Amino acid sequence: MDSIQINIKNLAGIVSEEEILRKSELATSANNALHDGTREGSDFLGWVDLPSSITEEEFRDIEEAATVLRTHCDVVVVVGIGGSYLGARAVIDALTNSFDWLQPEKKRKNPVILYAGNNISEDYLSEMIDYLENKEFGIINISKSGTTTEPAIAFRLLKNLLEKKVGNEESKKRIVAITDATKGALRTLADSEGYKTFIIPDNIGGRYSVLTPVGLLPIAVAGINIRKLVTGAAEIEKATDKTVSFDYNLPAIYAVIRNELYRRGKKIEILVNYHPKLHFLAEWWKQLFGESEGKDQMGIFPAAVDFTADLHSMGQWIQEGERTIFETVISIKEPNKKVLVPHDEVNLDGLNYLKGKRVDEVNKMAELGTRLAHVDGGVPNILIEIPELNEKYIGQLIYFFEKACGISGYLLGVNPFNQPGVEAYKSNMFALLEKPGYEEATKSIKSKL
Ligand SMILES: O=P(O)(O)OC[C@H]1O[C@H](O)[C@H](O)[C@@H](O)[C@@H]1O
Repeated sequence: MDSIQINIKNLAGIVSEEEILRKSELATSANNALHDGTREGSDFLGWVDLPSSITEEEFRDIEEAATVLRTHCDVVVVVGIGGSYLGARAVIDALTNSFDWLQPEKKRKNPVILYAGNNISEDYLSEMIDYLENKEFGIINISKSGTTTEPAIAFRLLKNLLEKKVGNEESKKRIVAITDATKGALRTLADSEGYKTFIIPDNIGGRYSVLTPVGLLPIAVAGINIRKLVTGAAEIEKATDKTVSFDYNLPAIYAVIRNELYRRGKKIEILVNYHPKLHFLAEWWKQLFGESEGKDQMGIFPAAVDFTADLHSMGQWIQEGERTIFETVISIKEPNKKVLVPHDEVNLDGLNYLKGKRVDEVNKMAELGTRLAHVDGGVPNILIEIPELNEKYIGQLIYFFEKACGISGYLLGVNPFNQPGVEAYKSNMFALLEKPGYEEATKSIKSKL
């Protein structure tokens, strides 16, 4: 198997193969609309042929900027929120050593990657500043709109710290801004300071931007091969183009199944992983599907669990709670490392029945046992199998989910490329903070308190 696979044999009898096939024309037409730009949100389809259209020059530009940061910095802080950080973090966590950041600087091949601007926690920022005080650090500041409050606050603090530590000139070498070509405060600031910048194309929304410099620059700084990542994505781009029939279009099949489950009362999709490295892939996936489909009072609620950890906390609910859920499991066929359970003479822990077995064999039996139990408990199960955890297959998975999300949103009947609901909290926050321009809103909100 040279590609991610999808196994749909465990739908708990809730959706049949015939019912899936009956939707093939609708799914194919949704897929075509993504390529032709004939439905709502057609201004945001730049991601559809992005993997196959990144040029050698663009790769080099990103790789060179990554080399500058890698040369000057032991720590690089990725400042961004939502689509401006989750994709990078998903890939970096999935493809780097979980404990590398604990190694002393001399032993490390890659800079430590930290994340800021994804919260407004004073403690978090204060502790990060303390840590960075004695580090050679740099900043990748990412915001498509260039006006998002969380990253703007973090960047102001970190920029001040960096300038104090290394001076304005050296700071300019260590700061990269990724934002709109012309609009927004970050564009103005970056141009006036003379930072190296990358552009987020107008026609690619934040949650679809991981294969633009938004994701690729931090990923390259972390020492990951971005060309292989993009190659993987391009393979699924090709495998889901307009010439591919529904039976072979895996994202279309996944999109149909989740919509059919939704129509039958399965309102919550739980993305399951069995490797902690995939935790942030699920966070990325949650934004992708949550912002794309949760509108017009509709949409599957995307949730995620890390197994087997959460089997010891959420396992009870999944097995026997309200039957409104289905699971999508990401299964990694072959781990990158090999660890065997050792023999123990006295066997006080009673584990000798596992001696000589790979830890992954135990993990796989937990996975299989859980799947069988959950399906028996009435939880439909979609299985996505990845041959191994590497750049190519993560690239494939990214495009698989992006394509599935576009098709799924159209099948549901929403515009998968806007997110009007996100503004509500921002307007209230600005009114409460008495931001200039919000005077009327301030009066009105304060009268409600
Ligand atoms: O990249 P930015 O413009 O800073 O936006 C960052 C994020 O925040 C917004 O509120 C949107 O809901 C997200 O779709 C976006 O990814």
